[in-house]
Amino acid sequence: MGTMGSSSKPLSRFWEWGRNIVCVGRNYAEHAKEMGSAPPAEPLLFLKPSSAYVREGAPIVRPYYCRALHHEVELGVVVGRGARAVPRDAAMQHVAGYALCLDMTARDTQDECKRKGLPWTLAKGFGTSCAVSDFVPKEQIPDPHKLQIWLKVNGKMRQEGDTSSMIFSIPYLISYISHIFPLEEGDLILTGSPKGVGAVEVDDEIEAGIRDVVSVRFKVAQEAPESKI
Ligand SMILES: O=C(O)/C=C/C(=O)CC(=O)C(=O)O
Ligand SMILES: [Mg+2]
Repeated sequence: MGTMGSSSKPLSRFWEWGRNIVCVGRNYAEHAKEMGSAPPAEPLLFLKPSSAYVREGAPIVRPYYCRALHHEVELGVVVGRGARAVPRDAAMQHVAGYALCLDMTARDTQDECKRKGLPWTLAKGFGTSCAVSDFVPKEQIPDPHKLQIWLKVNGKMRQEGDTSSMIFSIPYLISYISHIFPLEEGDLILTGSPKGVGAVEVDDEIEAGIRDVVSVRFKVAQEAPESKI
């Protein structure tokens, strides 16, 4: 079994660590456009709680307050070594590997948050909002800016994007984030969604992947009404 970064923790334990999830928004111009937003001049950041992780085998659960649950397929970057105010040219030394991630979004809630000028926590941070694939060690991906990421719903292609289209590159993002707060071993950075986001319904099957590298499948379920506040 492999290990991540300089630690001797086995990889299979990685997702159990429950580390920070840092998300980048509007990092693909065409997705910003489809949302009616301008491409950002600096990275737009938000966080998900570590309890948002969901792995294959468990469903993605639509929260009781959501009527429009959207998929966003994204390349995840796994931090292998703590990073504090790192320069761009040293940033990639802090990467352990990658994952295919879904930034599941309660879009109707996000629209309301945007209208009211509120944070996006309810829209982006609910339990199971961060679906992840197996960890892919960096040695398997010579250039993370030359990857095709894709997503199908019930067998129909919905998103196809190329990581070369990111506005802010991975070293830029690591450097930028690490100047705001320290990144820690095991943290995950979601690098933003390409265009084509859309709704999923209960019992839909989402399949997504990094072409020729890794893929995942998730079913969509509904949160039980008794969980309502
Ligand atoms: O611009 C908007 O209204 C919404 C953007 C997002 O949801 C940001 C992302 O999560 C993304 O670009 O991946
Ligand atoms: Mg996103």
